[in-house]
Amino acid sequence: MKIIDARVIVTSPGRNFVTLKLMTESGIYGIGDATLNGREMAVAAYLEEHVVPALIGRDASRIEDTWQYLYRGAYWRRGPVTMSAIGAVDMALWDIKAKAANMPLYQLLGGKSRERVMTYAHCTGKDIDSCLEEVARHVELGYKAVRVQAGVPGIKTIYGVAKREGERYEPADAELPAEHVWSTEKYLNHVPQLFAAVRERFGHDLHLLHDVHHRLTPIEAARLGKAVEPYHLFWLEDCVPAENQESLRLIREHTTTPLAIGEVFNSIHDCREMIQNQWIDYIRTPLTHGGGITHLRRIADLASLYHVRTGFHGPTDLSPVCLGAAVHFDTWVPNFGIQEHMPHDALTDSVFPHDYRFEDGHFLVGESPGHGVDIDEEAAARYPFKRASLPVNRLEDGTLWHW
Ligand SMILES: O=C(O)C(=O)C[C@H](O)[C@H](O)CO
Ligand SMILES: [Mg+2]
Repeated sequence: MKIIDARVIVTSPGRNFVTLKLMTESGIYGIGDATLNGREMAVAAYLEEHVVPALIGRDASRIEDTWQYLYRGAYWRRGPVTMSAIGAVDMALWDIKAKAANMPLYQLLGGKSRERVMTYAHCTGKDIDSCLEEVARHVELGYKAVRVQAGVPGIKTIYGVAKREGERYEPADAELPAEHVWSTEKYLNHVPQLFAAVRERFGHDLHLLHDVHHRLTPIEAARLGKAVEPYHLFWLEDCVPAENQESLRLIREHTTTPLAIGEVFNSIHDCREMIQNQWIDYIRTPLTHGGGITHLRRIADLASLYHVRTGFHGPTDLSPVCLGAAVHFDTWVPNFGIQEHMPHDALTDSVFPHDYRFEDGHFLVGESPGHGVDIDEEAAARYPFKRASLPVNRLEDGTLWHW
C-alpha cells in the first residue's frame, strides 16, 4: 500500500495546530499531530521540505522501517523538531495500518489492558480560595485526579493560572514572549499551604498533582517534595529542568513524593538514566514530541522494567489527534499511570472530530478503525496560522530563569 500524497495542514482555531495527512493508493489515509507549541512552523517546514518528498512512493505498512529511515536517515538525530515530525508520520502510519486491518488502534497494539483511562484536569485560581472552588467544580464533573496550581502572593503572573478569572489558561499568550517575574522563596513558602487547604476540604481520596514547571534547583525541589509529603501527592511534576538526568538523584534521596518528568523530552535517551536508576515514577513524554507510537512503546517498555508508569502530557497545545492516539496507547500500555486532560474548546473539537469520550473522570476509547480522530480540512482552512509565543521568566533581579 503505497503513500501517494501527503499534506501538512496548519490551522489555528483559537490556537495553532500542525497536522500531517498521509494518503495511500488504497484510498485509506492517516492523520498525525506535529504541533510543537511556539515553534509550529519549524516542524511544518521540516515535514514539507524534508520528509514529505521522501515519503511519496514508500510502503505505508512498513512503520518500523520508516521510523528508522527518518531517524537514522536524517543523520541529525533527536531534538523536538525532528522527533515531532517523525511522531506525526508514525501516528499517521499506525492510523493507516489500523484502518486497513479494520481495527481500533488499541487492538493492533495488543488489546485492552484496562476498561478506562484515568485522567486529571487542571484546577487553577488566582488564590487558594478560588482554586478550591475549581477543585470542587472538577470533583463535581467526575474527576478523580486534579492538578492544583494557584497564584502566589507577591508573584504577578505565574505558570498555570489564567490571566482572568473564568478564562482558560493558554501559555502561548502573546505574539512575542511575555516576560514574567519569578520568586522561588515566595513560591516555596506558599505551595504547602495550598495543599494543606485542599486536603482539609476534600480529604485524602482525591489524587492531587502539581507542576513546578522546571523552576527549582535540585535542593529546592527536595525541600518542596518533603514539605508536601503529608498531603500525599500523586506526583510532583518537572521539579527541575532535566537536561542533567543525574540531578534527579539528589531529589529522590530526600523525598518520598512521587516524581513525574518528561513533557519536554523527545527521546529514550533523555530519560534512560533516570528510569534505570528509579529516580522517577512517571514518564510524561507525549506521542507527538517523542517520535510517535513506535518510540513511546520502546520508552514505556523500558520504564516498565523499573516500576515507572506513563503519565502522558496532554495540554491543549497538542491536538485532539495526539490525545486520541494517546487514549488508545493508554488503553493498551501495561504500565499506565494517568493521562493529562486539558479539554480542547468546541471550535477545536469541530475541526478535529473524534470518538474518544470523557466519562466520570476517565477517557473511554472509541471503536472506530484507526485512532479515531479526523481533520475537517475545509473547517481547518478557515483559521490561518497566528504566531504565538510562550513566555520567558526572570528572577526579581532580572536574571533570565526557566519558564
Ligand atoms: O500541561 C502541562 O503540564 C504543561 O506544563 C503545559 C506546558 O506549559 C505547555 O504544554 C507548553 O506548551
Ligand atoms: Mg507540565
